Amino acid sequence: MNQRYDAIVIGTGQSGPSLAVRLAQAGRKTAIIERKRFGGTCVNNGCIPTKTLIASARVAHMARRSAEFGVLIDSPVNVDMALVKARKDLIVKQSNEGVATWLRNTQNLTVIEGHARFEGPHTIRVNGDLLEADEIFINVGGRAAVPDLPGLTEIDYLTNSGMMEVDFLPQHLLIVGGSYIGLEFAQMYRRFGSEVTVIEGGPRLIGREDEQVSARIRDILEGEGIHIKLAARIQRVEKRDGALVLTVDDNETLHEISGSHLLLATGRVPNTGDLGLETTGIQTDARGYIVVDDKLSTSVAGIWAMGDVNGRGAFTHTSYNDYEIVASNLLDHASRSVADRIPAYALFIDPPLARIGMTEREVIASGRRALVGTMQMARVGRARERGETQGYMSVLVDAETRKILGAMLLGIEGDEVIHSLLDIMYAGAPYTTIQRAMHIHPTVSELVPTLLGDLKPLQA
Ligand SMILES: Cc1cc2nc3c(=O)[nH]c(=O)nc-3n(C[C@H](O)[C@H](O)[C@H](O)COP(=O)(O)OP(=O)(O)OC[C@H]3O[C@@H](n4cnc5c(N)ncnc54)[C@H](O)[C@@H]3O)c2cc1C
Ligand SMILES: NC(=O)c1ccc[n+]([C@@H]2O[C@H](COP(=O)([O-])OP(=O)(O)OC[C@H]3O[C@@H](n4cnc5c(N)ncnc54)[C@H](O)[C@@H]3O)[C@@H](O)[C@H]2O)c1
Repeated sequence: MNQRYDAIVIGTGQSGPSLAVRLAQAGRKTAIIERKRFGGTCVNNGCIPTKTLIASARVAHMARRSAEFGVLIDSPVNVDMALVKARKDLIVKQSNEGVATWLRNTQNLTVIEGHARFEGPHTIRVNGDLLEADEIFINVGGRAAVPDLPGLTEIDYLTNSGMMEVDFLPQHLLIVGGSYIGLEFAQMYRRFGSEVTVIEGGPRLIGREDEQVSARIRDILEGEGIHIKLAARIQRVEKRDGALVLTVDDNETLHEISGSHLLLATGRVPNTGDLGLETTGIQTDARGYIVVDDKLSTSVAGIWAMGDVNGRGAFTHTSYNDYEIVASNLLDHASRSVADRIPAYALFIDPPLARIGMTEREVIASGRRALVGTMQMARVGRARERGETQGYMSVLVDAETRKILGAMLLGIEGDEVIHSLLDIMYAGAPYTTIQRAMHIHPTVSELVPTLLGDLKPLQA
């Protein structure tokens, strides 16, 4: 059956549902198509479940540290993984059902469950029906990349999706990839009680960050008993006597690392291979991401791509911001651009790493004259009172314009505190605005003006 709509949204990730609802409310006859689970990655096997599991892991960690605070727990701390998973499943279910109910209760919006595939630039086939619209919005996200490792097809392995079904404690979790996904799971499972080994191919953890940040994070994780192998090239994966054995070449020496379970955390690939893009003229890059301009339009008029699939961001907040940009431009006659966005993200290990703007390495490479302020978290009263003094804060300022170029907060509550610096950047105000502000005692934020009061030239 042929169906005609004003607008079609493919995928219910972090931008599609909000956009579909706004378009429908604006009077456009709209359809939204989802092939799997409403809410996509963040809701079902990304941010929400991992941060819920991290919360359980933190409770276990703090319970083990309780005597340091004068609180005595008389029996050993045990983690019941079935209960941990049940708590996670409940929180995911609420979000997943919340998205589905919201969409189904929106007037003028048709919700279709099935796989969408283009059959032409403005024609989509789903469940045997042909849908047509002048405006199409792609929000199909991505999935875990699986590296081509010899022996991998012969064994069972986990990705972030498979991890969602784990309701037992792996005896020894081997994690390939030492970046966002790998490190969040590493600390979480170590705190649940597993032995954990991270095997990273690059010379350091989270290679996008400055070297000192990678080194500090390595210290924090090793301090909790996580084994870390860097510059490791995996030669073979096999199952031997019930154990998983990875043969790893590090600095020309072959080692064997064995464990009970294997998690692959080696990046993401966009869900564009089965979308029929070849029938549309929509351009993709060498890795399959849809090429978009600063307003998120694809190379075909009337088709936009939002979220991870456009390669312009890989976070829930970047996907949601994509929705805001597209909706404002289409419905509010605004002229918003993704180029105005300041990079911002956090790695939710404990303490969290929060990052905005440029890294030190990027500032040095830009050739600007810059100032840097650094403060150890051990100087922060809130951190000492809470017994969580690991990490440090660092802010970069342009020596001429006095504007903040970037900041890195590795420390307790850094993921919240960083927003005061981010908002000053968006306001286009000089760093002195926040340096002269009076902040509340005793918080981490109260030290931000002090941090900005002691800037030194950044050395290349
Ligand atoms: C383990 C993990 C932890 C993460 N933690 C964080 C975090 O803490 N903070 C953060 O900001 N980000 C985090 N992320 C990233 C975040 O989840 C994504 O950036 C975010 O979900 C944005 O996704 P999206 O909107 O591009 O689409 P997605 O959420 O990936 O959704 C795409 C949807 O499209 C559907 N779909 C795909 N193809 C089709 C088709 N042909 N037809 C119909 N439907 C289709 C899919 O089934 C899916 O539901 C994490 C990711 C992972 C994997
Ligand atoms: N806190 C957050 O916001 C958060 C949390 C988790 C995930 N995410 C999102 O998910 C995306 C994917 O995260 P990720 O950590 O999987 O990917 P990533 O691309 O950040 O890192 C992949 C890592 O795996 C390593 N690697 C790749 N192949 C390897 C191999 N064969 N052997 C050893 N190491 C190998 C790489 O060197 C790299 O360090 C991120 O870009 C991020 O946007 C965000």
